[in-house]
Formats: sequence, structure tokens, C-alpha cells
Amino acid sequence: MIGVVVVGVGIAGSVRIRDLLKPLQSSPSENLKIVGFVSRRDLGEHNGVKQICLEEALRSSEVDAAFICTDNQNHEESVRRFLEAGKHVLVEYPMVLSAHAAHELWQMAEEKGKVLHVEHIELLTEEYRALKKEVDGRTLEKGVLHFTGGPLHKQRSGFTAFSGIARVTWLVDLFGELTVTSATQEENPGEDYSKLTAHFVTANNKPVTWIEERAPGMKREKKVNFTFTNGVLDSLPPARRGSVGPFMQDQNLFAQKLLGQVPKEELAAEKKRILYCIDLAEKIKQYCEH
Ligand SMILES: NC(=O)C1=CN([C@@H]2O[C@H](COP(=O)(O)OP(=O)(O)OC[C@H]3O[C@@H](n4cnc5c(N)ncnc54)[C@H](O)[C@@H]3O)[C@@H](O)[C@H]2O)C=CC1
Ligand SMILES: C=CC1=C(C)/C(=C/c2[nH]c(/C=C3N=C(/C=C4\NC(=O)C(C)=C4C=C)C(C)=C\3CCC(=O)O)c(CCC(=O)O)c2C)NC1=O
Repeated sequence: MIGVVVVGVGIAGSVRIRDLLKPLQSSPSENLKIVGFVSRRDLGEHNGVKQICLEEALRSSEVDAAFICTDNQNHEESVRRFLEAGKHVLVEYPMVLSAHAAHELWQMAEEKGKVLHVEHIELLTEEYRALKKEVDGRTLEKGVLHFTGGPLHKQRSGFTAFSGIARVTWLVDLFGELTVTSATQEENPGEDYSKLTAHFVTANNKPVTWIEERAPGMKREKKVNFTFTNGVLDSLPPARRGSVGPFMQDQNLFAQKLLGQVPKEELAAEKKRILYCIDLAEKIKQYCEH
């Protein structure tokens, strides 16, 4: 069995603990065993799982892997410490809040011979699968992806291009290589309002726009407007509810990596995409700061 600790018990961390306790039957996740969780709060136990302190988690020979489910701002430090301690790491997206740290940590994982897995559940939802199917094989002329949602805590979540990396990932997975041509951020701190607008071009020089807008009361929603040579897609196609939730699918993928069941080419392509998207986020940040 592969011993796992969950670090950070918020929404994502609680789902992780639940899924680790009840793995999908006959799936790679059955090889994972939760041995504890780490929290800054004194919780004692959570669903029968015991709390352990960070130092113990780093030291314990029972712990083979850590799930980092803390606020974005903490990811870099946690990933680094668990890799240094010789543990495999699963980290919720965004992996870290700078391109430099992302490249450095990836290199460190490779040197240590450890699996570094970044959760990207935005690619595993039925909503996304339906969209991908709709887009596949069509030629884009121009596209807009507009996300809205409630405000985030700036300090804990980091710059918008990183906290919203799931939207960048969608665009890259749908349309391939993108180049940032400009980006701006509007903010009204008094009203907790923010709006990021980033402009890209595809490899064929077609314009793509990403808008990430957040304010109190704004519904978590994604709107698309994609013009193809053969028609317009102006809403997300309907999707059925999947039988296996995205976090569980992600956990299975991580377990498969630990078991050496994921082909090298797939691992390399995933790493490339993750670092590529983080590099785009960094570029967007630079545009917004100038
Ligand atoms: N909620 C979701 O559906 C998804 C969340 N994520 C990612 O998961 C991560 C966590 O998000 P949520 O669970 O939604 O946020 P949350 O705010 O509910 O949970 C974060 C938890 O981490 C704890 N924490 C922060 N620093 C810590 C530290 N140094 N040591 C121990 N615990 C610490 C906080 O006290 C809090 O309980 C974020 O990186 C987010 O981007 C990714 C995909 C989906
Ligand atoms: C209800 C409040 C609620 C909160 C606070 C919330 C937070 C939240 N959801 C996220 C993504 C995500 N969250 C979900 C799904 C969920 N996540 C959930 O907390 C729940 C209840 C579901 C599903 C019913 C998915 C699928 C993603 C990936 C990005 C996407 O496709 O939207 C992220 C990562 C950053 C981002 O992509 O914006 C955060 C911080 N999501 C919410 O729905």
C-alpha cells in the first residue's frame, strides 16, 4: 500500500479525504491508503482519519505521498518540502504562482525520482468533454472564453492568471499553442471587483480572448463564443452527469503514475502542457504589471 497524507482540509482537501477512504472499486486508487491529514487548525480527526503534524508527515516512513490541498500561496513551499523529504506529490492546481518555481520544482522531482502530479480536474469534467468533442476537427476564426465567479482572497490565491489557470488550460487544450499579445487587469478593491482580459493569437494567427471577472454575488459560470469556419458555438454544449467525479478520476491517474502504468509520452505531454500554461500565466502577469 502507498501511504498518503492530505495537507489542508478545505473544500478540495475534504473531498480528497472522502475519496481516499472510499476508492473506486477495482481501480488503481485501491493501492492508496490515507494515513493522516495535516491542518493548521486543531481538528484531532476528520471522518475517522487522524491529524498529524507537518513535521511528522515529512519524517514518517509510513507516508509515501502527499496531497497538497492548501491555498495556492502555500503550494510552492509544501511541494518543495515533501519532495525534499523524498515523497511523491499531488498538488491541486495552480501548481505554483510563478513560472520559475514551476520549472524548478519539476526538475527537483525528476532528480529525486518522485512523481509530481498536478490536478487539472477542469479537463476531466463531462462539461469539458462535451465542449472538446464539439470543437475537435473544426477550424477556429476567433474565440472568447469568459469566466465569472465570486471574489478570491488575493493574498492566498495569487495573481488571477494563476488562480484562473484552468481557463488557460482549456484554451490550450482546445486550440493548441497560444501567444499572449496583450493583457490588462481592472480592479476596484472597494467593491471587491476584478476583471482580467488577456488576448492571445493561435499558431494560425487567430485571436483568442480570455476574460476572468470576479465580484461578490457573481455566479460561477463559463461562457464561450467560438467562431469557426463552419459556424458559431455560443454556449457550452449540454453534458450529462458523469458516474465518476473529477477528483476521483484525478486520484486514479495519480495512483496509475505511482504504479508506473502511465506511458512516458503521456507523462511528457502532460508536463509540457502544465509548464506551458504556467509560462502563459507568467506572461499575462507581466503584461498586466506594465
Ligand atoms: N474547490 C474546488 O473545487 C477546487 C479547488 N482547487 C484547488 O484546491 C486548493 C484548495 O482550494 P479549496 O479547497 O477550494 O480552498 P479552501 O479555502 O476551502 O481550503 C484551503 C484550506 O487550506 C488550509 N491551509 C492553508 N494554508 C495551510 C497550511 N500552510 N497548512 C495547512 N493547511 C493550510 C486553509 O486553512 C483551508 O482550510 C486551491 O489550490 C484550489 O485552486 C482546484 C480545483 C477545484
Ligand atoms: C459552491 C462553491 C464553490 C467554491 C467555493 C468553489 C471553489 C473552486 N472551484 C474550483 C474549480 C472547480 N470546481 C469544480 C467543482 C466543484 N467545486 C466545488 O467546490 C463544488 C461543490 C463543485 C461541484 C459541484 C470543478 C469541476 C472545477 C474545475 C474548474 C471548472 O471546470 O470550473 C476552484 C479552483 C480555481 C478555479 O478554477 O476557479 C475553486 C477555488 N467551487 C464551487 O463550486
